[in-house]
Amino acid sequence: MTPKSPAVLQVRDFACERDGRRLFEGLDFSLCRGAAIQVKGCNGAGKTTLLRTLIGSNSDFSGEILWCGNPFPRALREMRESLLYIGHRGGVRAGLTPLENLTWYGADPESALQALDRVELYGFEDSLCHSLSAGQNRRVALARMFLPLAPRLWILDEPLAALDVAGVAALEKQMSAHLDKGGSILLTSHQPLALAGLDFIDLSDFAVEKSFVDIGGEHVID
Ligand SMILES: Nc1ncnc2c1ncn2[C@@H]1O[C@H](COP(=O)(O)OP(=O)(O)OP(=O)(O)O)[C@@H](O)[C@H]1O
Repeated sequence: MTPKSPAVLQVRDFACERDGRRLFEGLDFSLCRGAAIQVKGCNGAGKTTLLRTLIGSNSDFSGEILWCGNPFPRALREMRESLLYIGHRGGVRAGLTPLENLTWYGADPESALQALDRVELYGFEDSLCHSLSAGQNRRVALARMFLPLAPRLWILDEPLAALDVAGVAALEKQMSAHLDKGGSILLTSHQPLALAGLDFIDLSDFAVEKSFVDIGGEHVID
């Protein structure tokens, strides 16, 4: 697969707000087939907000989002059919077992067991998730990346959080395989990721400028 083939997701002149506060503006990028982008930025820069906006869970934005050349909101439904989103919390239901969590997402039991095996949760498939460790719960969430016929666009918020070294390596390998098959990945991470051809967006570069005005010895943020 040649990287930088057609763009699946495009963002143009993009700005996001939370509670009336503008987080970043002037963001433009394209995510192509076979390509991965890591969104970087300090705590509170707006990384999660950006991802949640792109999946249609935050409407406080301006600018344009296109899926395969078609603009949102019309194309949102089509995009979601091709989307695997794993958020901060991972979408793991604590009162269910790992196996039940994966079948809840539509996996057949045999594929679910194989995926759980790939994330080293063999033997824990019938334990309740609230009895698992943070890293094991993260693995339950990430097991969705190991199911057959995984969607082609992966949007992952801090997928490496709580994973041990072996878990990170397994995830990097799976991401690489996904890219080789023409899939696309947009992710956030505070940790470095070993992924060939990974591009970066630093939201700090798009932060809204704050001007400091000195009034009577006090600094006021305008
Ligand atoms: N549920 C919420 N309600 C209101 N404002 C929020 C909410 N979540 C986040 N924010 C605001 O949006 C800003 C951006 O938050 P966001 O979670 O997108 O940042 P982030 O870059 O992902 O941070 P981190 O690296 O800490 O995960 C925060 O500083 C906060 O002020």
